[in-house]
Amino acid sequence: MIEVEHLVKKYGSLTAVDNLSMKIEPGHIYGLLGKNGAGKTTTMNMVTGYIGATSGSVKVCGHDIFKEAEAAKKEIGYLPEIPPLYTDMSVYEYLDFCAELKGIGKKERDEHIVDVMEKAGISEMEHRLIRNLSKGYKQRVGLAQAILGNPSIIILDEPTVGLDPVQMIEMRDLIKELGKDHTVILSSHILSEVSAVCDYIYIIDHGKLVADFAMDEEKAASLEEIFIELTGKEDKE
Ligand SMILES: Nc1ncnc2c1ncn2[C@@H]1O[C@H](COP(=O)(O)OP(=O)(O)OP(=O)(O)O)[C@@H](O)[C@H]1O
Repeated sequence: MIEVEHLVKKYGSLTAVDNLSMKIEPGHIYGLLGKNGAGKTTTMNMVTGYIGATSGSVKVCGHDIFKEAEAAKKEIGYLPEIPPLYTDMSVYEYLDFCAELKGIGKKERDEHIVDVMEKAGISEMEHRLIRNLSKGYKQRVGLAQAILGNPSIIILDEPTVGLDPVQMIEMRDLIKELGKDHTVILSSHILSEVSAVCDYIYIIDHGKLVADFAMDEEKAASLEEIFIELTGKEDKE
């Protein structure tokens, strides 16, 4: 579904992503786990075609993200760490605008937006201005935008950052629900989040892949030890 091979991103003398290879198969919720600055956002930005790579390749459903961007991007819904929201629009106006950008025809748009709002749990916020929403609801609007067009893969960068504990649990439940119909990749530096939601883990440190494994009860119970052993103690949360 997604094949990342020998991906490298250099910023001057800093190698933010260092020869990273990953395979994403359909039907799972993947966690990209790493400390702050490990290279998660840079990886996701390359996988979604937001930024170019220094070298290496990303194929999404057989399409090269850099060479066949349009076909590859159709398969992906992306919620960046800071959702690209137009806060002077109402929820509906914003989703209508995004749907148009994604090439969803006028006729089918309304029904699709209603469906997406329901999935994201924001139906009752339809006419509210985005700027007046809580952080948790803003994040849900970002999520709704990501699932417009019904992409097969949903990529979420630190989806619970800045949410309060209740909003965090709601967002996790929402992600689990989405995982039933989509392949999901989420990045996080929060171990409890990853073990609660993900069934496959990639751990990156200093831009390098240091572990990948399927999540089970045993791994969930020892995730903290595994993480510290692989990445060192500082910055752990
Ligand atoms: N545009 C840029 N120019 C220069 N350096 C950058 C740029 N973007 C990221 N970096 C650096 O690349 C490294 C990886 O950053 P990245 O944002 O991918 O990490 P992250 O794992 O997503 O961390 P966080 O959880 O803090 O967002 C960091 O050292 C960061 O400072």
